[in-house]
Amino acid sequence: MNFAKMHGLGNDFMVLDGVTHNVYINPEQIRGWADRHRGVGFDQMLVIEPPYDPDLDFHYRIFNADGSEVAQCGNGARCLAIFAKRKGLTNKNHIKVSTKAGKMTLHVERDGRVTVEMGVPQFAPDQIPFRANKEEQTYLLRENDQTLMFAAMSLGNPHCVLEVDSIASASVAETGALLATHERFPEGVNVGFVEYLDRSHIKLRVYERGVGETLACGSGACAAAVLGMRQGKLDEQVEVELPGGKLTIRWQPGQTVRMTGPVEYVFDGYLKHER
Ligand SMILES: N[C@H](CCC[C@H](N)C(=O)O)C(=O)O
Repeated sequence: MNFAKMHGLGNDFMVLDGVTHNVYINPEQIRGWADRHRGVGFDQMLVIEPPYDPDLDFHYRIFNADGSEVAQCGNGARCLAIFAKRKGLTNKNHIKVSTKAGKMTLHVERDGRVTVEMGVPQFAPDQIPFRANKEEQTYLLRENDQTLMFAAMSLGNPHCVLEVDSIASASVAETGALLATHERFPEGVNVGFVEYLDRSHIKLRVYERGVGETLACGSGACAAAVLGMRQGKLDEQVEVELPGGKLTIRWQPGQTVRMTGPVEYVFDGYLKHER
C-alpha cells in the first residue's frame, strides 16, 4: 500500500489515496502505523476518498494516532490539497471537500501555502459538546485543588482554550491530559494554552485529543484566535505562533474561519499490507 508522509508545521500525517484504490484500515492497524518506533509515525492518518456529493471534489477522513476517527483537521486539510494535486487527483486550486463535520474549501495559493475555509464556529455547549448549564464566554472547572478557567467551542471538533502568562511554563501535559478526558467533555476535547502578545499576535501550544501535545494544531489555532476575538482581545486577523511555526487566522462573527499556512511533502512510502 502506497502512502505519503506530509506535515503542516510539524503536525505530521500519513496520507492514503482512497480515490484510486480501496483502503481497508482499522483502529488497531492505525495505532501500529502511528507508532514512531515500530511504525511509520504520525499524529493523524488522512484518507482521501471520492465525493459523496456531485458538487464536491473529495471526501476526507481523519484518524488520530490512537485510532479514533474525528471530523476536523486543519493542518491535514492543507496537506490534502497538495496531496490531491501531486497525485493528479485534481488540477484545481480551489478544492471542495467534505468531512464528517461538513464542507470545506481548500485554496492553493500562488506561494504554495493553502488557505482553508474551516467552517462556522459553534459555541453552544451541546454543539461542542460540553456539559454546562448555559453558554458562557468562559467556564470554570474545579478539579483536585485547582480551578481551571477556559473558553470552549467546536469547529467540527471540540476545543477548549486556557489563557496563560507564559506558554513556555504552561502545564500542557498535565492539564491537557486532565481536560482532554474530563467527563464534562463527553467526546473528549483538544486543549489549547494561549499567551497573548498583542491584538494580532498570540503564542499557542495544543494538547490534542487522541494524540497528546503536537507541534501545531490548525483547528486549535482557529479556536484560540476565534475565542480571543470573541472576548474582545484580538482583531479579525491574527498570527498564531505554534512550536512548529506560524498560521494566519481570519474571522468575523457568523462567517467561516479562514486559516492559511504551509505544507511539506516529506516522502512517498510503501507498506506491505495484508488485510
Ligand atoms: N486531534 C484532533 C484532530 C486533529 C486536529 C489537528 N491536527 C488540526 O490540525 O486541526 C481531534 O481529535 O479533534
